[in-house]
Amino acid sequence: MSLETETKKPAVVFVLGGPGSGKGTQCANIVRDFGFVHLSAGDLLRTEMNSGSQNGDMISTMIKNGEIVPSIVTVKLLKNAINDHPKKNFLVDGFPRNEENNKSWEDNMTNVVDTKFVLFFDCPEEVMTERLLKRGEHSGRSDDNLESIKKRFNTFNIQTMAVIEHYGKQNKVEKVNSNRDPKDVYTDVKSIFKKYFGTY
Ligand SMILES: Nc1ncnc2c1ncn2[C@@H]1O[C@H](COP(=O)(O)OP(=O)(O)OP(=O)(O)O)[C@@H](O)[C@H]1O
Ligand SMILES: O=c1ccn([C@@H]2O[C@H](COP(=O)(O)O)[C@@H](O)[C@H]2O)c(=O)[nH]1
Ligand SMILES: [Mg+2]
Repeated sequence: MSLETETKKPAVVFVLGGPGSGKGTQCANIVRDFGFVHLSAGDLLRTEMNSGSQNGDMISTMIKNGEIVPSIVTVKLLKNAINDHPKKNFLVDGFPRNEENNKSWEDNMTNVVDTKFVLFFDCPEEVMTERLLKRGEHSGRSDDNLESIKKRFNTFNIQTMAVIEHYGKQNKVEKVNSNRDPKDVYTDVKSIFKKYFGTY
């Protein structure tokens, strides 16, 4: 038997939910208590967009229209970010957004990380709309306006829900009602993370 120690792959939890469902808010709590690294695919794309990259104009237009950026861009950004943090576990927030994203993740990342489950924040559209319009008063985001918000909901309902259903069929979705006080949402999230990853 080899004396070499087997290297454990980093764990990944996908964090999905409609626009404004509270993904980023809850990820901050998980980072604090469970030591995960938070990778928001949207934040990575916005940083890439502002970096002078040749994809900047495409990303900017797609974000404003609530469209999904091709995985060749997003998976590369996620993979680089993961490689920057050896031996850490990751919250991949807002990805995979569609089946093309998910296929690319499986093709490129299965040997690199252990994708555990999808944390799915469920919230009514009226509530998410109100939150996003309020956030839009100070966020500076080009997509926190009613026209973009409607497009983002449409993309979420048609493309992203299909990914959540795909993982649901494998019993890999943990659904949390996020139409509550953030503290109450986190009580449920915390018990899910304790179940999978132990105490902190
Ligand atoms: N449970 C909650 N109750 C009320 N407001 C909330 C709750 N969770 C988050 N918010 C607020 O709603 C807005 C959207 O939250 P957040 O940015 O966490 O959502 P998100 O799912 O990451 O959104 P996006 O999909 O646009 O990235 C923020 O202004 C946040 O402070
Ligand atoms: O994997 C992804 C993630 C995001 N996008 C684009 O960015 C915006 C904003 O994403 P947030 O998660 O709300 O920050 C999203 O509407 C998409 O246009 C993407 O293409 N792929
Ligand atoms: Mg977010």
